[in-house]
Amino acid sequence: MIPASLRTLLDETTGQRRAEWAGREVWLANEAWGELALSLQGGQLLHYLPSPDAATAEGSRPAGDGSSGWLWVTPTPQALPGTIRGGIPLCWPWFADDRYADESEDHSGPFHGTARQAQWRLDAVDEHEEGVELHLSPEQRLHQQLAPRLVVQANANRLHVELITEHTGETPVKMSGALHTYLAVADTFVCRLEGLPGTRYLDKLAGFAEGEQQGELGVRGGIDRIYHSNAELVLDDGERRLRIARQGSDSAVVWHPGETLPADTPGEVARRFLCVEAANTRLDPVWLVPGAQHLLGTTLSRG
Ligand SMILES: O=P(O)(O)OC[C@H]1O[C@H](O)[C@H](O)[C@@H](O)[C@@H]1O
Repeated sequence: MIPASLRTLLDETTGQRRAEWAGREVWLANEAWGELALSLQGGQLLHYLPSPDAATAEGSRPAGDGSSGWLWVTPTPQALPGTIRGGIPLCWPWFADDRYADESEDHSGPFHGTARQAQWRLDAVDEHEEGVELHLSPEQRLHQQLAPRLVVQANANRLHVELITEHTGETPVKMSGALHTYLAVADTFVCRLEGLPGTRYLDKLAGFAEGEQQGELGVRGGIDRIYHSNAELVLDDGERRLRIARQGSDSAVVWHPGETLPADTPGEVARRFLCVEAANTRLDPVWLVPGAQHLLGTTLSRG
């Protein structure tokens, strides 16, 4: 589910182009295989709609409705230099307030790291008949020793995102991070996330108390948990099943704010997303040594 203004920009796009949305430069594609939108602030994917899904939605939805896309974006994003809630924000080089890789003297860096506020540049667009592959990197150096880059592959069947971190310095660095995916759903509180029975988790809403998942997870209210798992998950919202695979991630974060909404999230659209994040958290931080690299990835496909 994407804002009407972004939907209009995509409808006006044939092939690929750059445009401005919500004060940010965005890269748009409207191709035979489907649609993609990405904000250069944060290197943040905003939209993915594979063409078979668009065809299925035709007739059953009002023209121009972007609700069959797989990602959700708020219609009221913060003004710059604030960040956009929705799509796939990059949390890097730390997740939440686990500021291991924060180089500032007082470890006061922003929640979820510096990457999502930074300006990214599109280094390459590799286009072929079946889909597209994008390569991005930050315009400025974000860390003295760590250098991230992003690879996005999209086609009619799947969306694949890789955040690759290279250690270019001299001393080992501990880091965390997340691909903070906002998945579009019909109604958050009827969602079922399959693949977690028996998995241990930390519950942030209960002071990081440990728990064990009994049966499949049904989301019925606010949730903020880190599941210690690398398993493939399937999100079923009653209308669509999405398969969520992760690479280089032993933490699956499941988040929705429930009734206490962030200022940039209007009530009317708040029950249209669930975050299922490919993450490295306090449960599986990454120690990178000089010369090494880490790949954090996620692949979304039909369940
Ligand atoms: O509002 P944000 O800074 O984007 O963070 C949104 C959420 O991200 C993660 O899922 C955390 O586990 C949550 O505790 C946090 O509230």
